[in-house]
Order: sequence, then C-alpha cells, then structure tokens
Amino acid sequence: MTATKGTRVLAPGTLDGLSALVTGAGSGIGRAVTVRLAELGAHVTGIGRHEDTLAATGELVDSGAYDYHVCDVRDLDAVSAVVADTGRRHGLGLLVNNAGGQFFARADDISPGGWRSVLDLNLTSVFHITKAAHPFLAASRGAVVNISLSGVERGGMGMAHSIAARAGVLGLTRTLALEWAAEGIRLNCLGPGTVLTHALSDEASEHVLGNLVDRATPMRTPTPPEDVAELVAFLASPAGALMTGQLLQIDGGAHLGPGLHMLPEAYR
Ligand SMILES: CCCCCCCCCCC/C=C/C(=O)SCCNC(=O)CCNC(=O)[C@H](O)C(C)(C)COP(=O)(O)OP(=O)(O)OC[C@H]1O[C@@H](n2cnc3c(N)ncnc32)[C@H](O)[C@@H]1OP(=O)(O)O
Ligand SMILES: NC(=O)C1=CN([C@@H]2O[C@H](COP(=O)(O)OP(=O)(O)OC[C@H]3O[C@@H](n4cnc5c(N)ncnc54)[C@H](OP(=O)(O)O)[C@@H]3O)[C@@H](O)[C@H]2O)C=CC1
Repeated sequence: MTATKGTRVLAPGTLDGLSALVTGAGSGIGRAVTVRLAELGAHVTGIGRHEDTLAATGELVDSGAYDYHVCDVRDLDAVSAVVADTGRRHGLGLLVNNAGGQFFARADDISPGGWRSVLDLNLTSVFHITKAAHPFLAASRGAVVNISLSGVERGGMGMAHSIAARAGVLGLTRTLALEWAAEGIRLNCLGPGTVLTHALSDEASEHVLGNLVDRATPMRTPTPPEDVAELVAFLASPAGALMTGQLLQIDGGAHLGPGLHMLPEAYR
C-alpha cells in the first residue's frame, strides 16, 4: 500500500480574512480542515457535540484563529442560531458541512428510526445549516463545501440510508449552485474514499485496509484527511472561483473500482 502524507500546496496567507464554519471540527476530517484553513489565514468556528474534542482542535491552531460551539447539528433551531451568531460576529465566507456518519446495516435491518436518524444527520441538517448561512454567504459571495462519500453516484452495500442522504446532498448542492449563482455563492461536494479516522475502530481499520483499500481502491491507498483539507481550502480560494455544482471524488479511484462497499466483507 502506498499513502500520501497529506500534501500542502497552497501559499501561506491564501485565506487571509476568510471566516469559515466547520461542522464536526473536533476530529478526523473536520479537524484537519480546521487546522489547514487556520494555517492559511482563516478564522474558523467549529461545531460538534463534545467540548473536549472541539477544545483539543483549538490547541492545534494559533490563538484567535478559532472558536467553537457545542451543538448537535440535528437540533435545527440551535444550529441555525450558531450560524447566525457566527455570521454576525465574523461574517461567513465558507461553510463546510462535514459532520456526518452512519451505522452499517443491510437495508432490511434499517428501522424507520434508524433511517430517520441517518437522514437527519447527513441531509436534513445540511439543508437547514446552509439555508441559515445564506444571507451571510450572499454578503461575502462565499462558498459551501459538503463532505460526502466516494460511491455516492453508484450505491454502497450496507449504506442505503447514508448513500440516499448523500445523493440528496449532491442534488441540493447542484440546485443551490443554480439558485444562488447570481449572488456569487458556490457550492461543491467532496467524496473522500476510506479515511482512517478514529471513527473506524482498530479492528475495522485492519478490515478496511485489507479488503476495502487494497482490493477496492485502484491506487491502493486510503485518503489522508490532510488531502481533503487542502482541496477544501482550494475551493475556498480565488483559484476555485469558477467551480460550483461539482462532485470531486478524492478517493484513489475507488469510484472506478469494484466500489468501497461492494465487497460482502464491508457489512459483515
Ligand atoms: C464496522 C465497519 C465495517 C467496515 C465498513 C467499511 C466502510 C469503509 C469506508 C468508510 C466510509 C465511511 C466512513 C464514515 O462515514 S466515518 C464517519 C464517522 N462516524 C460514524 O459513521 C459514526 C456515526 N454514527 C453515529 O453518529 C450514529 O450511529 C448515528 C447518527 C448514525 C445514530 O445515532 P443516534 O444517536 O441517532 O442513535 P440511536 O442509538 O438513538 O439510534 C437511532 C436509530 O438507529 C438505529 N440504529 C443505530 N445503530 C444501528 C445499527 N448498528 N444497526 C441497525 N440500526 C441501528 C437504532 O436502533 C434506532 O432506531 P429505532 O428508533 O428504530 O430503535
Ligand atoms: N472516515 C471515512 O472513511 C470517511 C468519512 N466520510 C465522511 O466525512 C465526514 C467526517 O468523517 P470523519 O472525520 O471520518 O469522522 P469523525 O467521526 O472523526 O468526525 C465526525 C465529526 O462530526 C461530529 N458529529 C457527528 N455527529 C454530530 C452531530 N449530530 N452534531 C454535531 N456534530 C456531529 C463529531 O463530533 P461529536 O461526536 O463531538 O459531535 C465528529 O467530530 C463524515 O460526514 C463522514 O461520513 C466520507 C468518506 C469516508
């Protein structure tokens, strides 16, 4: 297996003066995005449910470049209030809808409650947060990056609820890219492949590496969270000024291979 180490190509100061809001900033991809945006000059407001992890992210960035709110993105009134507070305090030039996830189960084993839970987290929250951000994004001619999943256009075994939600996010992204283009607002989706964050347990990581990375990813490498972060920063930078309505899969070709989740082992 080969693995990149997380590539940094953007120049220091690229995002000077940008105000960003990142959901799920306390770990994994959201933490890597927060750290990189702040390194490039942005102020970042993080959202998550756990204060300890959000605070730990703050230890990785310069003081003054970061604050956070403890909030569940499924609490639509609370999270809309956080967006409005952030917009009033700092303005808002970039929204990164990153908080998300699912449990792995065959469709037959997903109850109405399980379906609702995953749709609320991965689709409904994204709609409401993005809508709450609209006036601030219009004022800044800002951008939205929605963190999706490699395979969203092809399906994924064991993930009917999550893939349906992410497909909904892609449709939402493209629709708002049309509706808000005249205001200079851009929206894009990123589809990471397998990212070895703490969300995958050690046992699952071994399983994922053996079966899903080596066998299902043509480039036989996981996606470093830092690579996702650099792409988010690119989309927020002037170089991304004409990119909107895109799904960019950053997955070592997984969307071309047998599929991250096409192997029976993916949902044993
Ligand atoms: C084990 C790994 C195998 C290998 C898989 C290969 C994949 C490799 C590629 C990786 C691709 C994607 C990676 C990621 O997305 S990493 C993301 C980071 N984190 C997570 O995914 C975890 C996030 N999960 C959660 O936050 C929660 O589980 C979730 C929001 C989904 C649910 O939380 P909630 O608090 O709402 O949960 P409840 O306990 O209240 O349950 C709500 C209903 O859901 C049903 N449920 C919950 N878990 C399961 C399950 N495992 N199977 C079936 N049903 C489940 C639960 O019963 C409730 O329903 P009812 O009301 O009907 O009882
Ligand atoms: N890891 C992977 O292989 C891949 C991940 N993805 C997607 O990337 C995104 C980030 O995943 P990753 O970094 O790996 O996982 P993590 O579990 O590390 O990150 C998820 C973050 O979201 C936060 N979060 C979860 N639920 C809520 C909620 N209801 N309200 C507020 N915050 C919440 C969590 O913080 P807290 O618990 O404190 O709330 C956590 O910081 C997810 O959408 C995931 O599905 C996509 C492709 C592959």
